[in-house]
Amino acid sequence: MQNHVLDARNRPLRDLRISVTDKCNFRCQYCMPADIFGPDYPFLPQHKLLSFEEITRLTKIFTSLGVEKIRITGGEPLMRKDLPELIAMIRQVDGVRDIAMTTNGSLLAKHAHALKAAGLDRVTVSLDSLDRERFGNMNGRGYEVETIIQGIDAAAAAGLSVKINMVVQRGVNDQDVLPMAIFFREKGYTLRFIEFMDVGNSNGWKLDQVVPSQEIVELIHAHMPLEPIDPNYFGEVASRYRYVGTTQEIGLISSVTQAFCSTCTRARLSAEGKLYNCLFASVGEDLRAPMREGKSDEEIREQIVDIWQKRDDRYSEIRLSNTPDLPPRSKVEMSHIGG
Ligand SMILES: Nc1nc2c(ncn2[C@@H]2O[C@H](COP(=O)(O)OP(=O)(O)OP(=O)(O)O)[C@@H](O)[C@H]2O)c(=O)[nH]1
Ligand SMILES: C[S@@+](CC[C@H](N)C(=O)[O-])C[C@H]1O[C@@H](n2cnc3c(N)ncnc32)[C@H](O)[C@@H]1O
Ligand code: SF4
Ligand code: SF4
Repeated sequence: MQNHVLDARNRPLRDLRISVTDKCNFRCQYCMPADIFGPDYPFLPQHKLLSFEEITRLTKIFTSLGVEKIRITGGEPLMRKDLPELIAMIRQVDGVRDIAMTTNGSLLAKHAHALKAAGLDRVTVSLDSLDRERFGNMNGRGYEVETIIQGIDAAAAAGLSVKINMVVQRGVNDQDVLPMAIFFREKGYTLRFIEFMDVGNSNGWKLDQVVPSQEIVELIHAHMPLEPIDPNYFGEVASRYRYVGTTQEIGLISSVTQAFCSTCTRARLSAEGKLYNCLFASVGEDLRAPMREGKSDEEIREQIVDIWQKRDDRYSEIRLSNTPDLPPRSKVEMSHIGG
């Protein structure tokens, strides 16, 4: 039964972003700062994580409401054991048109082939610098750039479609914008620049650390001329530009300076089964307990419809109009719901 559902701002439910673990082998300062996510941090125990069967069951319910696109995320999704098994189970669900995964790339070389064989369509690999020292500092664990590039190349060789995400922070890695653009243009992968966001409660965000997308476009355009191109689909997060005279493109994710809440079709499921209506939500609604208490698919479906129909979130738009005087509020951590 296919029944499209609209939220309180008339936005359809199209994408489901599923976090499969809250753990990560990196400690990116903007996401999981090491001083907060230390050895004693209370990560979720295994029994609190949704099982693959529970995730697949929810995916079926979500597709019956119009979801077509699934993104697997984390924490670091490749830290979840046997992930290809989950991909294969989701691939079997009617209505799933696209399965993508966002990863830091460190374990990708090892798993790329199995992920593709299981039915994964695409990966987005996060990489913030090509400079060995800066990247090692940014990931907080000294991981090497070369390891990530090997992961990216292994994914492409396995037949996965590949994009690269770079979070740009003024005074941290803004000097890497142009080298990254040149490198990935030559390699033939789409690179997307993400404005540093005030996600979670612990990343010390300040507006003056955000490099506006417009500045990035102007910088790259001065060296390699760019022209804007149309979105691929309704509600695409990235604005696209093409290098003039080529088919090679970049994307700009301007979540701070040009909020895109009005077309936000994304629901987010945390690793322990809470449904969040927004990346910046304070609370999520538990779907794990109803499943474990024996509620039927129809009852859970009704619960999801009710949550989505009441959805009025548009945090980035509100931030845009109020910054820097936003009242403090508690937000879910990015590593919990996966970006
Ligand atoms: N504020 C905000 N940021 C988002 C949202 N969705 C994605 N982002 C940011 O954009 C980054 C890139 O998101 P991806 O998951 O790679 O983008 P996507 O739109 O799923 O990518 P494609 O399917 O390839 O178009 C995320 O890591 C977030 O930082 C959103 O709904 N709100
Ligand atoms: C939370 S991570 C989860 C998946 C995986 N561990 C990875 O890094 O790709 C998803 C994405 O969120 C981005 N991200 C994390 N914190 C962010 C922030 N404060 N502002 C903007 N993007 C952020 C990361 O760069 C990454 O591309
Ligand atoms: S951005 Fe991804 S890789 Fe970095 S700490 Fe967060 S979850 Fe880990
Ligand atoms: S801030 Fe919230 S509502 Fe706005 S685009 Fe991001 S997730 Fe969607």
